[in-house]
Amino acid sequence: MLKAGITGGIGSGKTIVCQVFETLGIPVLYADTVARQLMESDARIIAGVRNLFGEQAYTGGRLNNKYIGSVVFADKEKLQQLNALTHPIVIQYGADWMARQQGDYALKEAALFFESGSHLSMDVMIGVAAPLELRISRTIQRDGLSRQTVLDRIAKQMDQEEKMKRCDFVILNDEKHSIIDQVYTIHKALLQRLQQTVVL
Ligand SMILES: CC(C)(COP(=O)(O)OP(=O)(O)OC[C@H]1O[C@@H](n2cnc3c(N)ncnc32)[C@H](O)[C@@H]1O)[C@@H](O)C(=O)NCCC(=O)NCCS
Ligand SMILES: Nc1ncnc2c1ncn2[C@@H]1O[C@H](COP(=O)(O)OP(=O)(O)OP(=O)(O)O)[C@@H](O)[C@H]1O
Repeated sequence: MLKAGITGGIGSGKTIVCQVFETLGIPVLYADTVARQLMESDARIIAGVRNLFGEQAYTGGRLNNKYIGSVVFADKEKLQQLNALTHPIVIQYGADWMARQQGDYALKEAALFFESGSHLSMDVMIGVAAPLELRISRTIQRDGLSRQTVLDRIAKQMDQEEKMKRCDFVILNDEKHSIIDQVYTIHKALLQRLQQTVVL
């Protein structure tokens, strides 16, 4: 089975692209969702988050993501500390999940693949790109954030162009090119790659 990573900056459309892969029967792990679940259930992470952000970090056992987001995206050091606490555990969870999957290939979706080095354990990387203004307007609309807040988050991620250069395949989600066609082309290429690997 091939392990495929799918990445792109905030608002690029990774999730919507992954939903198309899911319609083809491909299992997808969403790193944001895993991170959130572990931050509310893993005792080591909960203790670390409380230590970093104080009692305000949780409200009634639920992660106070608005508060933590407002701190880390304005404070590089705090973001690095949060990443150091969460990323190894999220990456381990992803590796265990991948090992349990069956079929031709499985996908792990994450904004921060190259930033965390976790691309090294993937066989193939897929990038999702979109024009900057579209990414900003989508994120403002989806999360109700201000333009400046979205720009602060973008500034904490690797540049889109750099990210896409490192990917084996790139999907352009500019609302002009068909996502379905692009996903299907990659799907067929991955199945072909798998067949070649089996023959070799
Ligand atoms: C900072 C937090 C609380 C903000 O929560 P919020 O609900 O507002 O955002 P959400 O989790 O849905 O993330 C939305 C997007 O923000 C960007 N983002 C999230 N975490 C990070 C990060 N550490 N660095 C850069 N960008 C990030 C990604 O593009 C992500 O898809 C949350 O993102 C978090 O706990 N992040 C740390 C864990 C992490 O790095 N997750 C990313 C995948 S491993
Ligand atoms: N082609 C599209 N047409 C219309 N809306 C879109 C399109 N692509 C994405 N969107 C919308 O833009 C928003 C951001 O997309 P999505 O959540 O898939 O991005 P993401 O890359 O997963 O972002 P994040 O890193 O923040 O998790 C969503 O509300 C989504 O529905």
